[in-house]
Amino acid sequence: MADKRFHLAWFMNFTPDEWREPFGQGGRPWDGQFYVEMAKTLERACFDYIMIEDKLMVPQTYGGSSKASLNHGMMVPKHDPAPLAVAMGMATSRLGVIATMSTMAYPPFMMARLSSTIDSLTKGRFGWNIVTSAEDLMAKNFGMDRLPPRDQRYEMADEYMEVMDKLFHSWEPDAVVLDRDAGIYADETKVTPIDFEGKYYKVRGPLNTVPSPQRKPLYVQAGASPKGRDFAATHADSIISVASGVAEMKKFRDDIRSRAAALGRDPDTIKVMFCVTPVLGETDEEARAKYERMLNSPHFIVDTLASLSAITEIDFAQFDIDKPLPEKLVTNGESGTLDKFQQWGSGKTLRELVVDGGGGLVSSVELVGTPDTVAERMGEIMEEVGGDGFLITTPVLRVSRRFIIEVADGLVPALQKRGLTRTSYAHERLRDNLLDF
Ligand SMILES: Cc1cc2nc3c(=O)[nH]c(=O)nc-3n(C[C@H](O)[C@H](O)[C@H](O)COP(=O)(O)O)c2cc1C
Repeated sequence: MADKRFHLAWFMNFTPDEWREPFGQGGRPWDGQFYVEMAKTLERACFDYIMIEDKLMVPQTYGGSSKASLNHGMMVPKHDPAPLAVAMGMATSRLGVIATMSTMAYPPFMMARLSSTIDSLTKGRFGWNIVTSAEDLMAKNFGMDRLPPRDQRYEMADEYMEVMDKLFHSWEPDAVVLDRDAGIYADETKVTPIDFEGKYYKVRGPLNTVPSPQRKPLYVQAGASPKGRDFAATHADSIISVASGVAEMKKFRDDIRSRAAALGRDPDTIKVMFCVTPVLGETDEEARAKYERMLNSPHFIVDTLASLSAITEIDFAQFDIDKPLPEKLVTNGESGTLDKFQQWGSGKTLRELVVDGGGGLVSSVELVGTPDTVAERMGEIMEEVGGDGFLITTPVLRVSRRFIIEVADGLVPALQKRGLTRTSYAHERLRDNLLDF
């Protein structure tokens, strides 16, 4: 029988858990234990990876102040993903852990060293979500007045990746000798400087960490612009995306695969994962009622628009909620999300655009129903798209223990029953599991 399996990942961040709802967790997950428990649950459900989104600023765009973000706990507070990835990785043995880190924030030497260290600590299960940042507010925290334009950020990131690659190979695989009798730890002839001098970076090397189990972390990326897609097709092992419906999902994946093939890469070595925000219930009607309740909650519109304002640096509080947007908006920030949201030409009011998104800014397709209904639909979608998997999340990424359990103990068993997702891990390392099917 043909292998119908696809991959599962989770998209979250180190922000307050779901603190406002009746089944909330309290809103203080800062000792990491709640998220460590989440990682263990996802490993039980055989997820490929958990991905920690990140930003490096306190948003101040919506309404021209940080009020909405801070009052609602929206995009802030946001704690550092790297230590959380370590904590989650060391409490599990198969689940991949991905941290988002910006090429605009870390010097490449630090990124290579940190990634290599975490990959060793997690025995080959670390991944890096490569972002080039999207906000001038972020840039101001790093000695810049504003971010360079997108295309330049990608040009810098391409060079950055070249440095990283050279650093990861600055130790030959057999450089660590560990010969007690001869008193040799590492062979100095197998650890060599890289002497890199490019347009943006100058790094002597070599790296001062031993080669990690995967040698380099799993590369995750979310390029949406043409430059971004080329970057992703060149470097990524896994691409994360939000599309508008099944046809767009297929189009995006086909586009990435043809770009990869044109670059001489085997497209099957890139796993494209689509964000979805399933709403699950005991019956289809109950799930639908839950979904409607969410869409009509007073927080939903503000949370969605405040998030969108943060990542595009366009103040959505300035627009009339019951009128269409006055013009097609552009951003030097997350343009893919903006374009999907604004559905330019549709004539829809801002309120309709928010509700239309259904699952927020991170929903590729509506999934509402019982675990069996949703699992069946996920199978149909993947068949149409051609692969490679889903990235589960919630509209504003906040999670409750209850929702995690609904997925791990309701949806995933329904997927497994249909032969759609794995029931055990075949390998110890993240990249091997991702390439398994
Ligand atoms: C699912 C998903 C997750 C993302 N996570 C982050 C993130 O954690 N931090 C960040 O700065 N940007 C994040 N982005 C933005 C992307 O890195 C990228 O800037 C965006 O998709 C726009 O692509 P473009 O720059 O090629 O236009 C994410 C995008 C998507 C679709």
